[in-house]
Amino acid sequence: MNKLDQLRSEINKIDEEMAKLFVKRMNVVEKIAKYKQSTGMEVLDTAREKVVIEENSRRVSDEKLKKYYVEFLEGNMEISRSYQKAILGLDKVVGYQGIPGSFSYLALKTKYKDELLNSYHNFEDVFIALKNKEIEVGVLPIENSYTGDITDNFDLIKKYNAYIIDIIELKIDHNLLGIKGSKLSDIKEIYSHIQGFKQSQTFLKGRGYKEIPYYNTAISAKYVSEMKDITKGAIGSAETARIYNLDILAKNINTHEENTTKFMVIGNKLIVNKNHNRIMVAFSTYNKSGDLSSVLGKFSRYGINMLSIKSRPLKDSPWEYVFFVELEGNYNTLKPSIEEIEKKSKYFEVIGSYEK
Ligand SMILES: O=C(O)C(=O)C[C@]1(C(=O)O)C=C[C@@H](O)C=C1
Repeated sequence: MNKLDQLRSEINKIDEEMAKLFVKRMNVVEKIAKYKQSTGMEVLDTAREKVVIEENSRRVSDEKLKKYYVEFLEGNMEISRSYQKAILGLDKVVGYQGIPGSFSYLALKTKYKDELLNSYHNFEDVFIALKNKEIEVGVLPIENSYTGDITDNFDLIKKYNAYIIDIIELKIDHNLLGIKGSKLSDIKEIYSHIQGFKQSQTFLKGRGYKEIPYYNTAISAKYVSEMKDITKGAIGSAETARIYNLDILAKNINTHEENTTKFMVIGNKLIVNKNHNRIMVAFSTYNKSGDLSSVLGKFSRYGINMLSIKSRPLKDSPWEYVFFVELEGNYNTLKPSIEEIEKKSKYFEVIGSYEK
């Protein structure tokens, strides 16, 4: 046996012991994952990871090895987290449009805390990523209580045969943000999406700020943080301020307290769960007089509460429309009536089931 073979056989023995310890550790990790799930705790616990690193790296007295051991521990815990997420079904990739701090990001974070996130430039890219199985779910805005429907996303649900599997409502809080150390009186120009200005009109009026419309609120906050100029401000949420290390100079500047945006979570198939109490259907009629009212009449005849209706033009048939109707109830209970209504329609599809 040459020297290398000798050393390798030593490594083999060590690896053998480490494999046993690895399995032992992962078995405990599995129990932790289940405990965390039952108590509603998050997988990632940064405070605990800090303790693990501090206590264990003290055991390595050789200073030149210490930093490699810290890397080893970090890698170990990363593997442990991804194993926990796989056990708990949290190893999903979630797609959204925008950048960290955007409203879509803030909305998805209320539901998906540990998942991997993919960000996309525009709404359609999220649908394409879903179709290509690059992501398991996508989070997209559909309606703002102040500005109304985000119609593009309704067209895209149909174009890409996506399904609504959940709805997230996010209360939008606008604040005036500036770089660390700036004061309200320093601000001369403000960057924001045009909606940020519109929705904060009462606060902004008469203060003499130069309003500079920008791509969106998160990009505005990022830009202001990079410019490091005390005269520049942005409009954004408290979480966006935290992400871009900005100070809140004026809190809750939106004119309407109840400014809320509704987001849909989209997936590749319809999932019906017994807790669901809403369905979304899409249909078109034969474009004959009385056809629409006959379909709508059926909903009331079967005692189905219609919560909202939106219409969008059918792009390939001028002057024909597809209607999106949100209904109250569980799909399994409503199914027989829905099937009757389907017979009256030219096109009919259940495109969402979720819980309100
Ligand atoms: O102790 C926990 O809370 C764990 O989930 C285990 C563990 C680890 O592998 O040591 C993994 C993830 C946490 O971020 C912290 C530590």
